[in-house]
Amino acid sequence: MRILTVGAGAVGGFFGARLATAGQDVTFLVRPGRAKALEARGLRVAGQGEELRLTPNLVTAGAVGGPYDLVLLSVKATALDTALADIEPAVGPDTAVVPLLNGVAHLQTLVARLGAGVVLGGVAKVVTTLSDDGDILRMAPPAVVLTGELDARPSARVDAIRGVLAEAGIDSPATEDIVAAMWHKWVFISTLVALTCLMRGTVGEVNAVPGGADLAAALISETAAVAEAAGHPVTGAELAFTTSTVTSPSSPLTPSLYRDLVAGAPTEADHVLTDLTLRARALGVATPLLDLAALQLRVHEHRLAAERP
Ligand SMILES: NC(=O)C1=CN([C@@H]2O[C@H](COP(=O)(O)OP(=O)(O)OC[C@H]3O[C@@H](n4cnc5c(N)ncnc54)[C@H](OP(=O)(O)O)[C@@H]3O)[C@@H](O)[C@H]2O)C=CC1
Ligand SMILES: CC(C)(CO)C(=O)C(=O)O
Repeated sequence: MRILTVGAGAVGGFFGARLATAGQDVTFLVRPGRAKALEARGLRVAGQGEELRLTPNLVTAGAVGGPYDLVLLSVKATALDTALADIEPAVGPDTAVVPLLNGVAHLQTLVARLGAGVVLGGVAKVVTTLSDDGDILRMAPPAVVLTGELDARPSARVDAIRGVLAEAGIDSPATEDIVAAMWHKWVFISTLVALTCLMRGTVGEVNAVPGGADLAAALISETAAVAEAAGHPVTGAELAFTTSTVTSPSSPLTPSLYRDLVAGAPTEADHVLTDLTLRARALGVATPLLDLAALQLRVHEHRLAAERP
């Protein structure tokens, strides 16, 4: 399978490295700065008992080649528009585009720009970050990609992609309804983002103090209520996982958005939090804590914009 991984950051670099190591024909679309770093050092993945080193096939915008069989879209939401323009030559009628971003708003953007036929749903469950050297550090065990047709129909191309992922050691269980799965991940990530960003600490640091677990529970109530009103209720094992993860008193977990915030970098706040609060309002669901978290991140983004030359 000819695969284009768009972005060789924490997520794209990890999954792309796994697929290339498993023998797939993987090309990474990168920007010039990342290309330079990868040419100098190679693509390296470390953590959880794994160490990968490879010389990646790199292309930059304008020389993307294509069409590809599979495009794994792994840029941040803030970089989506430019990335979509860059990948136009990579996408033909038989290409499948799997987005690995958190949130859901990008689905509409992708369908509008690329056409409904090529866009699948996607969820990445992995905890990775970039080191100062640009290496990919994997900080927790999951290595999961969920994908499926947006209308939930069974599909041979989805089965083929899941097979290729599985050969690379990436869990890709069948998903009955990928859009619901994206909402469920959104409930998880938005709860985690609001909790850690409002309290400026890891999950464990927040839950170690009186009131911390109450805040986590109150946030889950809000995020789950929006998902339910939108027709994607989070129940059973999914809800239990989110609850136990965000109420753990010893977890060092932080989301990538929190790490961007404390690093003084732009964040995906609009895509991950503001979008959820706007949907909540449209659905008549009150989300005062999420509104506060989104407002705090807006102040951060506004400050960054004001400081830009
Ligand atoms: N990190 C994690 O553990 C998880 C993250 N996610 C989600 O996955 C998405 C990606 O996050 P993450 O990998 O952490 O982010 P990173 O910032 O680590 O990686 C994004 C990469 O995209 C690159 N990029 C941006 N625009 C382009 C472009 N036009 N062409 C080529 N490359 C481009 C950036 O390149 P450059 O170096 O040039 O800036 C960067 O290397 C986000 O939506 C995030 O919420 C989901 C699950 C887990
Ligand atoms: C929290 C985590 C790692 C879960 O997959 C995530 O999605 C992120 O950091 O953006």
